[in-house]
Amino acid sequence: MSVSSSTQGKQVKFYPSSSASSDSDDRSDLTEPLYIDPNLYVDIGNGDYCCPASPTTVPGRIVSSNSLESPARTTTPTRPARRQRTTSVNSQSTTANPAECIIRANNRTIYTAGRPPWYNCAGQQVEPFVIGVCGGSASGKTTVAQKIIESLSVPWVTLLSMDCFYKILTEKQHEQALLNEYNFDHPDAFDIDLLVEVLTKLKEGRMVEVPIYNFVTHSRESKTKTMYGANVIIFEGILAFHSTEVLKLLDMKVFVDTDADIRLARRLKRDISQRGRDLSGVLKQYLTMVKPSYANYIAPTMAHADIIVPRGGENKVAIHLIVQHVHTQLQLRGFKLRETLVNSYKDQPMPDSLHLLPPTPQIKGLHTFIRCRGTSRDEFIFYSKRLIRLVIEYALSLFPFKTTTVETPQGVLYEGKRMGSRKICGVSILRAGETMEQAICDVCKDIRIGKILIQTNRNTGEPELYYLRLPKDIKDYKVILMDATVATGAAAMMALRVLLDHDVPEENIILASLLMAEIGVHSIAYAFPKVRIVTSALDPEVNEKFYVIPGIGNFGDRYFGTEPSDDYL
Ligand SMILES: Nc1ncnc2c1ncn2[C@@H]1O[C@H](COP(=O)(O)OP(=O)(O)O)[C@@H](O)[C@H]1O
Ligand SMILES: O=c1ccn([C@@H]2O[C@H](COP(=O)(O)O)[C@@H](O)[C@H]2O)c(=O)[nH]1
Repeated sequence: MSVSSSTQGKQVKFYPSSSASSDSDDRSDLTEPLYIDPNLYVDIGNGDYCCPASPTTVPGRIVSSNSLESPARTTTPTRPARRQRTTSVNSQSTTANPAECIIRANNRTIYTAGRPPWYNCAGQQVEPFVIGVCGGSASGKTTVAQKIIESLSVPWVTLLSMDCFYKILTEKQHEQALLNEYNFDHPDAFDIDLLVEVLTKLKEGRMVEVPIYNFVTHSRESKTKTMYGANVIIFEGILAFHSTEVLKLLDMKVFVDTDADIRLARRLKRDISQRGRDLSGVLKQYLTMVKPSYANYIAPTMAHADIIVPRGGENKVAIHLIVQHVHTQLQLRGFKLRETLVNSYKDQPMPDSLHLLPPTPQIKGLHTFIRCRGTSRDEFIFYSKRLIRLVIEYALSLFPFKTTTVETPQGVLYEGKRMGSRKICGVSILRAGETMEQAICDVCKDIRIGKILIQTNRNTGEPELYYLRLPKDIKDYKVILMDATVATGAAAMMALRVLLDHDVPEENIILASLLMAEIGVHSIAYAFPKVRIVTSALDPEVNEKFYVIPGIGNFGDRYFGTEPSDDYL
């Protein structure tokens, strides 16, 4: 067995990401109020709710919650990235099989795991690691792929099968197929151009529509399946290594080498029980086409393999080696985001993109109210609202204004200013950012509001995207992204990445927050230097429980009157 890495840290071109397209609100009016069943993390389907996932995208872990708690985002430089939240999270967190992560109800699909970061600390999209799994029919390719997924414990893995790319048959070819006389094991049976297109897009983190193949009817279903970029993509198929173009897209090549008699036995069983065939038909196809094609086209491609896995899925040593290698590669690609953010940018000067409200006695006075632990909830809301209003007004003042002249009731001309663009959109990071929506609606007529729900994964410590709803044409808007507090900046970074993935120019975004930790400002400014950051106070630290220090406490709990938990945000 040989292991070699064909992976380098590659920087890819930036495209609208997978997470983007399908989540947009495709109506032209304002986004409607959001109602999420608090027992569910995310609800996808019927065009209303959406999350970057697909039936073949396999979140490795399941985390249950019955709360829409705002994501915990603070962390400390001295503490490892693994974080917990103070929300009413069901403490059960188990490795789930793919099916357990997906609940289907009526025509809705509910995903119980969110999307972890798909970019690095510099905010740049990170290429997924692509594993190609090749081998004869029924050699155990799918089984090996599934074992890799189970052992990887990586939150987001996409499994793509070459079978999806069988060409659409002509009538004549279809008749041949029914007589077991069409050669499905020849390279010409596959639409390689479409395969390359799909795999390339997935590698760029973009959303794709993948054909669904029906082995019983030898045809494509009318529906397609939506797949999204992932941290790891596994591509499996009998001719996975045949095309040089496909080979170039694979970071690791695994060949499953199983005895021909075992393959035939498995194939007989499977094709008769699952693919609507009979014994003589399977044997005829095997002897005339499957077997010769294996010898001519599949076996020779074993030479491309980095790892040859004898016996398939039962070969635990080989699967362990593959998994170890993938983990190393993911670490190199920077998927452990929060961990890195925590230890970056210490003792650096504040960036120019930071716009701190002048610390006037009025601002200090408002902070004194909301920071005081003894402030009652109604007073907390009252003074927070005043402060939010000031922050929002300040943020708006940073957008371009143009000179305009009006006539006063006295008939005298007055030279004033008018905002350069009427296209302004507020996007709140749920839950705490929602408290800022009213202020922006009060001061901006016709404003549109988008929402992004991000929560922290208790196992990985990483933020995960669960829900987003944005105006379809958000790219044409100036956007004020709102969150009440920013600590490490990991959640705000994810929200910013989502906006950029929706083609909103960086310079058109302002991140507005009541309170920010210095470390969060650095993280965001480094990754997105053109995003302007507006806050009414800057605090120097985050403590071991990930609160900003001196801080404000859990803003969401204090504002919404929910019970604070005993430990972390
Ligand atoms: N190690 C194994 N032992 C017994 N049966 C297996 C093993 N690996 C796979 N199979 C069975 O063989 C059939 C083909 O396996 P699969 O992984 O789908 O192969 P492929 O993807 O290469 O066609 C399936 O029915 C599967 O359950
Ligand atoms: O319509 C079809 C399409 C494919 N086949 C056979 O399937 C295998 C590939 O699937 P595996 O899951 O990799 O075994 C290939 O050998 C084709 O012969 C088919 O019979 N009919």
